[in-house]
Amino acid sequence: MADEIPILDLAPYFAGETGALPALGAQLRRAFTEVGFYFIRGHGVPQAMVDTGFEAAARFHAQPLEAKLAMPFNRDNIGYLPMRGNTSRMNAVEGIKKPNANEAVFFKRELPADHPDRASGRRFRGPNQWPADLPGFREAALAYAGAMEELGRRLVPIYAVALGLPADWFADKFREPMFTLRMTHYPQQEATSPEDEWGLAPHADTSFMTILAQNKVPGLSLRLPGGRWIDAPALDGAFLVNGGMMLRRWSNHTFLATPHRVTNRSGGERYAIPFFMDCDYDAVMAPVPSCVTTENPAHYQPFTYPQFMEEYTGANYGERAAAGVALQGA
Ligand SMILES: O=C(O)CCC(=O)C(=O)O
Ligand SMILES: [Fe+2]
Repeated sequence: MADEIPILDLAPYFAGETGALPALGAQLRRAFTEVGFYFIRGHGVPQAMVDTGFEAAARFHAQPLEAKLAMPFNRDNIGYLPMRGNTSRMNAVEGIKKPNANEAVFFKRELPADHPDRASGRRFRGPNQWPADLPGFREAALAYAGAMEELGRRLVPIYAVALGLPADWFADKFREPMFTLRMTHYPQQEATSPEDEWGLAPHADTSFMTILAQNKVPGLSLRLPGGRWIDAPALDGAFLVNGGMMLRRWSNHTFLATPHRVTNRSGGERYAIPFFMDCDYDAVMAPVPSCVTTENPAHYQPFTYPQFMEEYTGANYGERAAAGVALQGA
């Protein structure tokens, strides 16, 4: 099955080999027009860093519930969302009725206390909440997020080339990109649990780019454009990357935001540490010029991260549904 999800080797590009970037751009374009997911190898992130991320997730969720509830999910999309705390209300695939069988905690970029965005209370720019009694957790989470941000930013020029733009086209839009690190715990779902109870119901991500560390515990599946669901293959040492609605919009629907879902019937606990990367807070996203033609006129007015997120966040986290597609993450 692995052959259905393209595998991009970044090593030649990172080594500065001539022709590596255009080659990756062509592979990425294929991945995002045919599948919506791709694997990366040769990414340079040590396995120890990935282990750090998974260990932090397991430690966080092993805390007593009160410790987790002490940092409640808030309007900045930061904090802890308890088990069955959200429902992916609607999506393009099927109606979702049951809350998701997972608990998750969300972190964003750590801003200095005197950052002007904090003083002015700009939404999605508030302080991270950290567990009071988990030594080393904050450092581990920030190290993992830092490694993912660096990786994500190194991938951005490939996106530009894949879209037929100059390699540095996105450079001034990813100076200090918004991101979310999510640490999710999917407890075992009983064999007798209803078939339409999901660890995470079918959804599209909100992100520009989601980087998902290879999971030792299976459970993720994705819906190919033809409608067939496939289990995500396990590829040791690789990251699985997909695009969300931000990329889909920005590319004027040229690139896919492929629906995916999680169920944990593995017989063990499952953790996931997706990293959702978006553009700068103030970057204006107008459908990229190379994707606007007379046959495919612009589908959207220019928009920014906060506008986009405000439009969509209400749909998933218990407020009134605002969108026809379930969105997660970012
Ligand atoms: O748990 C996984 O493997 C994927 C999680 C996911 O799709 C998400 O958090 O948006
Ligand atoms: Fe997702």
